[in-house]
Amino acid sequence: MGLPIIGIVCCRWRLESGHFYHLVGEKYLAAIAGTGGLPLLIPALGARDHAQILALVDGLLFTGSNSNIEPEHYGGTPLADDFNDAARDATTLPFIRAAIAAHIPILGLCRGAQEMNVAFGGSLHQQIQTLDQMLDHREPEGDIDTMYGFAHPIELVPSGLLHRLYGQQQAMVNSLHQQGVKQLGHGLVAEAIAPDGLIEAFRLADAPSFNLAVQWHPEWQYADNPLSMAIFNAFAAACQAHYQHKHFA
Ligand SMILES: N[C@@H](CCC(=O)NCCCC(=O)O)C(=O)O
Repeated sequence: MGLPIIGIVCCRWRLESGHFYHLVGEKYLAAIAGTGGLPLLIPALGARDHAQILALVDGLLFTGSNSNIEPEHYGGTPLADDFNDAARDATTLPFIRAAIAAHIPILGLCRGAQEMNVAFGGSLHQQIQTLDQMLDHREPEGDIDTMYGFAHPIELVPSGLLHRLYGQQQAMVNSLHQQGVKQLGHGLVAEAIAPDGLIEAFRLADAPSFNLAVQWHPEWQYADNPLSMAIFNAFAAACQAHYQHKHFA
């Protein structure tokens, strides 16, 4: 039997050579391949081929990225020297809405979670660390193991999807972001909350297919983390079910 195909939209970055590349971090590919999916990289070429791509895939993963969503998409303030990726925004934001409409399972991680919020009309805090009473959610200084190590606890919303998948009320997560949910988009419900009240996970409650957005990075050393495995196994099961229905129903 074949594997469910999981589309992953690339970032479009200009590298030192001056050329632009479309790229995805390997840890995302490892988490998808390691939990039964077949990763398919999707270039950030905008929304023109979405229908054809949606016919090919059994799920979509929206990854993290050091770039920020352009604030024009959610009524934010343009920041001097902001690191944006307009090509990725133009690809992911309509893609998220189209995937939900097509009953394709989706999982959004960090920037990908922010994209899911913005795609449904939500807004973002742009520099959380500048806000009173809020934690600094940026990654700590240090080596990569330090950067992606546990940073703060989250409370899982009782009887929410994450709580049902994980079975516990609290978890520790890593934190590598300066932006985050300000206002949840239409139909989105919180799934996990940080100690400062920041919404750290959410989903589209009435969607017919699996969808989940998490602000942290479960793909990092996913196999060693029970919450990460619960997330990726649930996503994989939903994508597998989509694959079975498409090919054998
Ligand atoms: N730029 C946004 C989102 C942060 C994010 O996705 N970080 C990922 C770091 C690289 C990786 O692990 O893929 C923000 O700052 O909020």
